[in-house]
Amino acid sequence: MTSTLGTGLLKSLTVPLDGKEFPGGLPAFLVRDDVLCWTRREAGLAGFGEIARFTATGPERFLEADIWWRHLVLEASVTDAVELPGTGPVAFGSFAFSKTSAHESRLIVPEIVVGVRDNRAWLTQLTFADGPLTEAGALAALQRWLGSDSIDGSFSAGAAPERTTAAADPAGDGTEAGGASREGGAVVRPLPLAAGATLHTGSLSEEAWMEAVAAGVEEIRTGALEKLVLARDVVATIPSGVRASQVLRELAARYRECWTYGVDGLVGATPEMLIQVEGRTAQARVLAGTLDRRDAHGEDGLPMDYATRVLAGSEKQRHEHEIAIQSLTSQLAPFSEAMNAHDEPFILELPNVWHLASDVKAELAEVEGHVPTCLALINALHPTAAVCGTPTQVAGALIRKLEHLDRGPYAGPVGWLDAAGNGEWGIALRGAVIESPGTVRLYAGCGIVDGSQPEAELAETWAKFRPMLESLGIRH
Ligand SMILES: C=C(O[C@H]1C=CC=C(C(=O)O)[C@@H]1O)C(=O)O
Repeated sequence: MTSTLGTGLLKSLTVPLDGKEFPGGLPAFLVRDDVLCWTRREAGLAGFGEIARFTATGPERFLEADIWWRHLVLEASVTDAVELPGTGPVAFGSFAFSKTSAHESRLIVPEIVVGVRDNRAWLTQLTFADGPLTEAGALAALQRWLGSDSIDGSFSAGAAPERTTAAADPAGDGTEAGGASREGGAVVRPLPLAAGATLHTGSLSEEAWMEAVAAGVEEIRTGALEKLVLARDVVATIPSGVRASQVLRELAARYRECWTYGVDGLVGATPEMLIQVEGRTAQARVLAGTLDRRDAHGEDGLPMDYATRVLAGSEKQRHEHEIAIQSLTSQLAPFSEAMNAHDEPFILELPNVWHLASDVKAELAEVEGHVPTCLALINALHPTAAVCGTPTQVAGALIRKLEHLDRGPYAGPVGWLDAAGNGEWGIALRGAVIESPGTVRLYAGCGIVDGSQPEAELAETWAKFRPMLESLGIRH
C-alpha cells in the first residue's frame, strides 16, 4: 500500500454553481483527457487535478482504502454550502478485479470537482495548502483546468456550450448511418472512423477462448459450480492517438442508461451498479442475461416483444439471473435492516444489447452507531456472480486457470465516495484501459451456465465490445 499526501490537513470548499449556465449538464465538462468522471444523463461528478492518491494490491485493498479515506477526511476542514451526496471532499477510485492481480487499485483525490445532481450544480476545491479557500479562487482554478478555449473562456458567466456528440457505427438501435439522430435527447451523429485503427487478438485467440468456454461448461456439468463468468480482451491500435475526453463524451451521450466512468486511463460506460450509498439507503442494479439487439433484425413484431420472449422467457437466462441476484442479496443481507427486490426482472434496453435486470434496495443497519461505508460493502459484495460465478471461490480459481488474462480493473469496482460515506460504485464493464496514447485494451465477458454455446458467447462478447469500439471509431 502506498499513499501520496500533502503536508497539512485536508481542506475543502463547496459553492453552488448555476446549473442553467451549462444545459449539457455534467458531460459538458468532459473536455480534458485526464478528467476523472462518473456521469449518467446530465448528472455526475467530474474531477480535475490530483492532490492525493492511495494505491494497493491484494485481498485487503478495499479495507485499506477505506481506512486511508476515513483517516484523511476525519480531521478535514470542510466548508460546504450545498450539502448533497458528492459535495465536500470526494475521491474517485478504481479497484482491480482480482486479489491476486498486479494491477494497482487506487483512490484519487482531485483538486477540483464539478458536480451536477437534481438540477443543482456545485464546485468543490480541495487542498492541503495553508491559507483560505475562496469562491473566486475555486472558480479561477476550474477555469485553469478547463483551459480558456474549452468552456468558452468564462465559466461562471454562462459558459459550457451544449455539445453535439458523434457516434460511429449504428448500433442496431435505429441510429441512421450518415445522418444525425436523437438518442434520449442528445444529438448523436456518426463518428468518423479512426484512421488506420486496427484490432488485435488479446491474451487468447477466439478459438482458444471458445475452448475455454467449452471447458467451463464441462466443469459446470461435473457439478463443481453453477455459473462461471469468462472474459477476454482485444487490443486496438490507433495511430492518431486516443482522445479519452471524446470517448467519454460519446459514451455519455449514447449510453444514457449507463454510468460513464473515467479514472486514470480506465474508461467505459457500465450498466451495472454494484452499490450506491446515500445516507442509510443502499441500491444495486444486478444484471445477468444478455441479448444482442442486432439479433432482433428480421424478426416479426416489436423488438421489445422479441426481447421479452427470448430473455424473460428463457429458462437458461432466468437461471443465470437468479444466481446473480442471490449472490448480491445474500452478501448484502448481514448489513441490512430491510431489503427489497422486484419479484420479476425487467428488460434493460441499451443501444447495443438487452439485459435481464433487477434493482435491489436496502436500508442499511447501524453497527456500533455507524452504517457501513461503501468500501466496507464492496469488500463484502465483490466479486458478484455477474462477473465471477457461483460458488465464488471455485469460479475464481477456474477464471485464473481458463482465462489466461489479468483482468486488471475490468469487472472491478469503479466510482466515487465522499466524506459522509455516500458513494456510487459500478462494476467496470463495457470499458477499456488506455495503455499508451495509441493503444487501448478492451474487455468483455459472459456468464457461462450449463447449456452455454461457445460461438454464441463469443458473439456476445462482440456485442459487449461495441460501445467502446463505436466510441473509439473502430468498425468491426
Ligand atoms: C461480464 C460482463 O457482463 C456481465 C453483466 C451483464 C450481463 C452478463 C451476461 O449476460 O453474461 C455478464 O454477467 C461484461 O460486460 O463484460
